[in-house]
Amino acid sequence: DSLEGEIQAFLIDEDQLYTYDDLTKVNPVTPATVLKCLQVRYSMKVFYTHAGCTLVALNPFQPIPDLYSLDVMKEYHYAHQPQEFKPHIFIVAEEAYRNVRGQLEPVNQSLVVSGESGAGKTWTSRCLMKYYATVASVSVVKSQDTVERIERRVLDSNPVMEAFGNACTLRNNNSSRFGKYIQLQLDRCQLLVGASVQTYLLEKTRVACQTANERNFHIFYQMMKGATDEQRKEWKMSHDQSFVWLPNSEKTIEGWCPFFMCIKQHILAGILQLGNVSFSSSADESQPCHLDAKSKGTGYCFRAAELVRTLKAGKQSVLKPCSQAECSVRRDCLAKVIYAQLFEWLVTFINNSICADKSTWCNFIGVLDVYGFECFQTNNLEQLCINYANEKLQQHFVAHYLRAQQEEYVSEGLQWSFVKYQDNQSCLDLLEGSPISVFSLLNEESRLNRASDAKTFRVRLEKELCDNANISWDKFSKVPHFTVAHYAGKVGYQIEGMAEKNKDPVPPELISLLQKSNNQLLHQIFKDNETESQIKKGPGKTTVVSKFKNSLETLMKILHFTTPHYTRCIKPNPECKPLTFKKEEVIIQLEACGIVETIHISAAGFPISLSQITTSAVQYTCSIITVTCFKLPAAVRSWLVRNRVRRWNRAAGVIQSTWRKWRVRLYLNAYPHVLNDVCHRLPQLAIQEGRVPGEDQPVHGGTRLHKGSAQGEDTNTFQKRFHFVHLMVFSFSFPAQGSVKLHCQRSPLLYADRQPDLKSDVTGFNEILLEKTLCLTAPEMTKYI
Ligand SMILES: Nc1ncnc2c1ncn2[C@@H]1O[C@H](COP(=O)(O)OP(=O)(O)OP(=O)(O)O)[C@@H](O)[C@H]1O
Repeated sequence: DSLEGEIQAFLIDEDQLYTYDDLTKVNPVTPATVLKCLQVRYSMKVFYTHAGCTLVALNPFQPIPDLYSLDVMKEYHYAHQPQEFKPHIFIVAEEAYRNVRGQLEPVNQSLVVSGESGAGKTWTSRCLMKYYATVASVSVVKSQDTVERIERRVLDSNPVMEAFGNACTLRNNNSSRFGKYIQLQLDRCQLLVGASVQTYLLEKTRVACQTANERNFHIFYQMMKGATDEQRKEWKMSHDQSFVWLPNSEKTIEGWCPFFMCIKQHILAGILQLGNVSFSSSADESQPCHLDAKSKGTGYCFRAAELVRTLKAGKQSVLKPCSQAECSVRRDCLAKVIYAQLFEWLVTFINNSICADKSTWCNFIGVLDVYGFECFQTNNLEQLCINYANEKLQQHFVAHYLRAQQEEYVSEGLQWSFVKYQDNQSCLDLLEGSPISVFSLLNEESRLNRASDAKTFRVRLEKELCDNANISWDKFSKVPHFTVAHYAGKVGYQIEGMAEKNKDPVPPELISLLQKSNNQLLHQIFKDNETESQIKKGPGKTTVVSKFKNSLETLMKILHFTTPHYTRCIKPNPECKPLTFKKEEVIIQLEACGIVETIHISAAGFPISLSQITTSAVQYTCSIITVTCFKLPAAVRSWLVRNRVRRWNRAAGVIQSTWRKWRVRLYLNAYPHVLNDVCHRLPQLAIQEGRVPGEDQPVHGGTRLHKGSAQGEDTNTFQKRFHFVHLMVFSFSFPAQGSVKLHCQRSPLLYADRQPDLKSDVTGFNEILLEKTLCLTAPEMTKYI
């Protein structure tokens, strides 16, 4: 009841809720309060909000003028303290950039952008890339020529990749059907000198099978839209020919600017033609089925007629006829394998043209844009892989931030009550664990030399995995399935077809057919590749999940050795309507990414790291300040801890006991964002009632100080408006090169309860508790600063 009361009391100030630019200031932190703040901000067209270490980005679904302009970029880039500015994706970008500049270990950075389909991941990644292409531009020092070559190339590779890898789906008109990690390479002066792209799990089934009301990859439409009569003729297409694999071509994709490339469209045209190939069964089963009359003469890059026979198992290469159904499967398989290889070729091509020579770059900032958690009516292997990737990323987030932070507090001997976060290890054990897991069983099933039987496989899964609480079965379901309790929710996976998809079989004779193609590029991409080695190893050896697991492991290693920054994109409504916020949709997403837990931990922990305090602190040594620094060396840190520097830390609970009677005000000079932060936190300190010494009027119980603390308010105004008892001052000065002097002063009023008659005097510190000079080596110094 009391929590409910607190929530209501908080929400009552609706018109103030938009001022919460960091959700850690929300009090109390509950899904309801967090949601309301985001909603109010969204209605005020404020789309970015900090949530402790994470940036929450709400999709406006319409271009917002001047939100990403060059001037705004510059503002954030040249700001002394970008954190003082309104939350923005450029803060994340700049922070990562400054980390590289400061050479703070780990120097390389990863910007992890997550969210569900249509939430704005690709948009955000593009913004980040544009930011670096601008602020880390070589143009200042080198010729215009270089700019064209590097930044432009990196940026221009985006639409090309999107043309091949994105498609219009029910949830997003420009949905990325692959995951990517873009590594932006920086030289010694932190200038962008190159980039490389690693892609993950292209949804190649889309080439040959598009869900109702969805489309194929953009490139096919772009190609046909721009095709001249001559080209059509060359591609053996009649003027009014329609294509089975080109559904919804009349649909215009807003905001998507088609462009036409003279890349090897022959192959793409061939794929479209292949989609129109159909078969009719032969009366005599010993004979191959026929190509339908209208299909003859199509598929000119390879001979469609060869689809109708398959290699007989055994040593002798004898071709045996295929059934009509087999022929269709082989046709689709051919299209998928060609498209997937073509995509890979394209990525390599792009990488070759944008990747800098290893000797020229020394650090990187990586941008990870991966598909969000998926749960459809029917889910199969694709969703299993995608959701597995999300489990891995969530684990990384939990391990890196939530767990690490809590453990650090404990190791420092701080009073700390653990915030319970959802550890998804048991779900990962279920999916990928050893020796028995969903993946191991699925791989076994796929490697069997027979067609998989869904019912038998389901029984096997149940038998082997019944001990894991994350898997369950709906006994009444007619179709064989299993349900996994992911951190983001339960998902039911259909078993039918899963093992076959996992095999991803490519009949060897189809590969040799492609190798014989007279199309140069086809010939080249099938000449010496994985597909060939797969044939040598035999089908089913390299399964989809084992390949995906390997590539994810590599990615996780990269993430592990870089400093991560998280951005959670939120889709405010499923219809992609501009400026429309549907609470039910948003709350599901907030819960799915555990944002409330994140806020809890960030709010209770140290809000400011020393890395945000710069030498400018020296100029303000006479101001009152309570700062928490968690990047200090252990000795200093434990001193700070012993002296209860965290006294305004809600979780440490020190204030409640020592300062219950007093209304306390803490502020950090010169940093309005911190000032605000402190003010916003005050209600959380449970400083309920009290008197300011020398004042007759009692201070209102439970007054919400944050009400009055306008953003950016300067220290003086603030001082005039509030009486306060000040606590401690920490300041740093830099008396000599290579040394930092830490001053810790305590105001008399720190002992106000023992010496109640002391007058409050903001600047008159009478006690210097510590004055310590630390001699530092240059790298240490950089670290501290
Ligand atoms: N900050 C923004 N400002 C304006 N429009 C935006 C913004 N972010 C996203 N959008 C709009 O939302 C659409 C969907 O965003 P985007 O394609 O980035 O989603 P996504 O999360 O990458 O989806 P998917 O996983 O399907 O690829 C964009 O095409 C764009 O129109």
